Amino acid sequence: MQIEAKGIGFRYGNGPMLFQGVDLTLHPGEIIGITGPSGRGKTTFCRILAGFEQAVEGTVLFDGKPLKKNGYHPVQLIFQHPEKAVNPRWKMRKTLYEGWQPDQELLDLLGIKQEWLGRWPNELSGGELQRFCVARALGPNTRFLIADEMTTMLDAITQAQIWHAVLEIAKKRNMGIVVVSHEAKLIERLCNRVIQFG
Ligand SMILES: Nc1ncnc2c1ncn2[C@@H]1O[C@H](COP(=O)(O)OP(=O)(O)OP(=O)(O)O)[C@@H](O)[C@H]1O
Repeated sequence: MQIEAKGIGFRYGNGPMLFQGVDLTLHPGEIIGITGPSGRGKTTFCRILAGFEQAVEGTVLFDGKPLKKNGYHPVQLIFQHPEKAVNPRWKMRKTLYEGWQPDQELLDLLGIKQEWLGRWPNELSGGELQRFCVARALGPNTRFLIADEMTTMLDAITQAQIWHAVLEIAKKRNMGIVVVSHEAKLIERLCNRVIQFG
């Protein structure tokens, strides 16, 4: 099982090509970094990998086949801004249980407190909200995780807690991870390989 992106190119509408010829193969248990200056298309590329956006050129294959359009998506994307990734009209319990029901062990590992489940998204801090987005993405059918600046907005302690939890679960389940970050140290510490954008 692997994700294989070959010769990926993309443009928004009739604009110029944002990037072309991007190749990435991610195997279970592997961690690949993506880095590069702002605006070169890293987030866009992640959205293509996760099936939110269609490449203009090239193919993305999951386990040798095109990604399915419906059902639980085996490639889960975690965004930089958790407040944009949750429904403001849903309490956290509903958001958390959208895809699956995480057990207490996972909630504890991510430091999610029971009392937060009854709150609205705007009653949580960014770090608390991001823990929910991470838990939601870690369903049993998730094979690959794309962490697009997942902890950029958070303080060092929260960053470390969230990464510790994600790496522990990824290891246990032999998940592959794509890490998008401007932080060279984080990329260097976590990744087996790095792709430079731009
Ligand atoms: N929906 C859209 N329509 C048109 N242009 C877009 C759209 N989304 C993003 N862009 C543009 O595409 C370019 C790439 O954006 P993207 O977010 O993929 O870059 P990035 O490398 O992830 O940047 P950063 O490091 O700042 O997060 C930017 O110039 C952005 O303005």
